[in-house]
Amino acid sequence: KEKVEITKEQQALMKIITDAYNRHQIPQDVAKKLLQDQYSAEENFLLLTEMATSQVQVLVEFTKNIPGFLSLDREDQIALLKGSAVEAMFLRSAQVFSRKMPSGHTEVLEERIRKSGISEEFITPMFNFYKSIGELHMVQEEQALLTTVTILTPDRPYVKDQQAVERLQETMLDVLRKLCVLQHPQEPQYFARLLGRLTELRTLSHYHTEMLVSWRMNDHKFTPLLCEIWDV
Ligand SMILES: O=C(Nc1ccccc1F)[C@H](C1CCCCC1)n1c(-c2ccc(Cl)cc2)nc2cc(F)c(F)cc21
Repeated sequence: KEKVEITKEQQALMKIITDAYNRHQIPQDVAKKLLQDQYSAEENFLLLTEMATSQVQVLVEFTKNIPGFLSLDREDQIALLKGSAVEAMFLRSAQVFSRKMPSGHTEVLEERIRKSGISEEFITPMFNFYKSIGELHMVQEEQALLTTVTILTPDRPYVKDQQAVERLQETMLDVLRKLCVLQHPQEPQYFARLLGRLTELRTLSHYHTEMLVSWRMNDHKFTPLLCEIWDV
């Protein structure tokens, strides 16, 4: 049985990324807002565009803390941000949904989101993903590293130097793999399950444009930043 050990450098890398991930939390807690009041489809859509816009800004700040990211070609940095923003937003939403809450709160939150204005057809795949993330009971280091691995996906559109991105992603995957073995010793397949969620995440993210334009209301307005990042 090989002894899995996280090196000093990997420990330092994990700390930088986890601290940055926690620092760049979403300004106001959207779950709290949704639990406080019931909003109309229009108000929910506005809340979503505000949250998604601030999430992109938070993502840009977060990536500045990924060792090596700023050394990548500038246009590749943009391509990685543009290519991962939607997935990072759904991953963050899943982590918000999976947070431990007082009993009954998750059910209320789910109900509010079901009734928020999202078209019926997207609700099941979205909550299936949220619940599959919840079942993993990720520690915050795993959440931070999983988001980092998602950002450092080499085959995003328009990435020129894929090898450079691949090298960075492999560095993060190695730390994440060791962390999974150490955190979930009873589940040798845990790391594989975790990466499997990224496939589910990519599939869900394919629907994001449809989910937005089919929001049950007329005249969907988007911020300029969202027009850039979300294909709307
Ligand atoms: O704000 C949101 N997500 C979000 C964005 C950036 C950072 C953090 C976030 F949680 C929206 C709200 C917006 C207001 C109406 C209800 C859904 N949201 C989604 C979501 C995201 C995108 C589409 Cl197309 C459909 C639903 N899934 C959620 C699960 C939750 F547990 C949660 F608390 C909020 C969630």
